[in-house]
Amino acid sequence: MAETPVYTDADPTLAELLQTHPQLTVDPTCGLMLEGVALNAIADSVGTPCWVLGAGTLRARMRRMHTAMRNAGLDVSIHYAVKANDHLAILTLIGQEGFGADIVSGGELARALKAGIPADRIVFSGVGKTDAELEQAISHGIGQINVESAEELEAISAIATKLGKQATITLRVNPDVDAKTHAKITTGLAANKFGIPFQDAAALYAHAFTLPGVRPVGFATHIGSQILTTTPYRAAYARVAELVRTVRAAGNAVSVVDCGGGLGICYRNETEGQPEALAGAIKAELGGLGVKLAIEPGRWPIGPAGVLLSSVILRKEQGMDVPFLVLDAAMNELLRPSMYDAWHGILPLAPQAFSQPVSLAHVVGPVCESGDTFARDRLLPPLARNARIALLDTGAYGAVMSSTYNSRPLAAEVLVEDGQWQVIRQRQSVEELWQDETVPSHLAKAT
Ligand SMILES: Cc1ncc(COP(=O)(O)O)c(C=O)c1O
Ligand SMILES: N[C@@H](CCCC[NH3+])C(=O)O
Repeated sequence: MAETPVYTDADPTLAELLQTHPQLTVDPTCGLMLEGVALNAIADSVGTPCWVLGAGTLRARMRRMHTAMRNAGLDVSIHYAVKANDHLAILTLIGQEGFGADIVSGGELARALKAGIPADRIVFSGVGKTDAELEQAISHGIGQINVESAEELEAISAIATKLGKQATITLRVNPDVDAKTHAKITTGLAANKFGIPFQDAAALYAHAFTLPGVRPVGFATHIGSQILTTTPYRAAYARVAELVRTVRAAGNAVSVVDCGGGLGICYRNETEGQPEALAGAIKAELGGLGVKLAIEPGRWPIGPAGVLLSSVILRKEQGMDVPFLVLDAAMNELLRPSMYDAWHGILPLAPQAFSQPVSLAHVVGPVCESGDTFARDRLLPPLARNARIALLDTGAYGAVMSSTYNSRPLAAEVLVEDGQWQVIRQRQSVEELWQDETVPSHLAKAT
C-alpha cells in the first residue's frame, strides 16, 4: 500500500474508470453491466433513481479481507460496520458468510439480530448509547461493548448489574492520530468527540475491574474513514500496543484489541487501501501481544459493490460555457458530494456513449439547494433527456444516508447475484411519505 495516496490532476476517463472498477463492464448491445447484469434492464423495469448492489463484489471483498488477515497469521474477527449499508439482505449475507457486525444504535442491533447475526458476534460502538439501547444490548447478550467515556462505563455497569448480568467491554481509545482523511470523517484526533483520551485510558481500565457489571477485556480504536495509507493505522496501533503493555505491567489482563475500520477505496484515482497492507500494519504493531484481534470494515467491502442509477431530466444550457445536466437523483439520495465534496465516478448506461466525444457538464439534482451538485466540470459524452447514468461507488454511505427532502420518496434498491437481479426495496410511494403524519382534529375540521 502506497504511503501517500496517488492523485493526478485530471479526472479519470470513462475507460480508466472501467479499469479501476472491474465489477463494471460494457456490453456492445446492452451497455453498462454490473456483475454481468445489464443496468438498463433494471432501470427499464424498476425506473430511476435506483440503487443497485452487487452481492458478488461484496462477498469477494469480505473474503479477501478475511484471507488477508489469515495469511498474515492473525486471529482476526471481522465485524462488518452496519452503518455503511444496513439493508436486511446485506446483513443476512454478511451473517451467512460467517462475519459479525459492528453496530452504533438500537436500530442497527435489531436489524443485525433480525438478519440472523448471532448476538455474540455483535460489537456495539458509538459515542452516545442510551440507557434503553444498553439494556437492549446487554439483555441480548451482545458480544462486546466498546466504551467511549468514563460516564458510559459507569452507566453500563449499573445497567448490567440491574439486569443481573456482566457486560463484556473494551475501552475505545482516542489515540490522537491524524487519519489524513476528510475532517468530517476523522475520529481519532483529541479534538474529536470519539473515544477515551489516551492519557486517561490506563487508569479507567484499572477502574473498570472494580465495577461489578462489566468484564474488561481490552481496547478498541477507530481513527476515521476512507484511510488510504498504513501510516496512521500504524501510529494508532502503536499507541494501543503501548497501552496494553502499560496496563499489563500494572497487573490487568488484556485479551482483545479491536482495530476499527476505515480502509479507503478508489473513488477517483486513489490507490485503494489494501487489506493485506492493513493486516501487515496490525501484525507489526499488535501481532506480538497474544490478543484476539478484530476489524470493523464498512466502506471497503461494500462501497464499490453499489451504483446509483439515474436519468437525465434535462440539459440546461442557460447561455453558459458549461451546461447543467439535471438528474432525477439528488442530494436526498446520495448526500456524499454535498456533505463531503466527495467525487463519484459517472458512467453512461448506453453502449454507444462510450465511444462518443466528451464535453464538460455540471451534474446536478433537482432539489432546491445549490449544494445539490454531484459534479462540476465533468467530461461526459452527450446525454440528452432520459439518457441514463450510473453514479459509482455508492454501496457504502449511499442509501443509508438518504432522506425524503423535497417530498422525494426513497428510491428502490436492487440486489444482483449470479447474473440475476431482484428488488430488495420497493420504491416508496408518495402516500407513504405522510402515512405516519397526523393532522390535529381542530385543523382537519377547518379544511
Ligand atoms: C466505530 C466505527 N467502526 C467502523 C466504522 C466503519 O468505517 P469504514 O466504513 O470507513 O470502514 C466506523 C465509521 O467510520 C466507525 O465509527
Ligand atoms: N458517511 C461518511 C462515512 C462516515 C463513517 C462513519 N464513522 C461517508 O460517506 O464518507
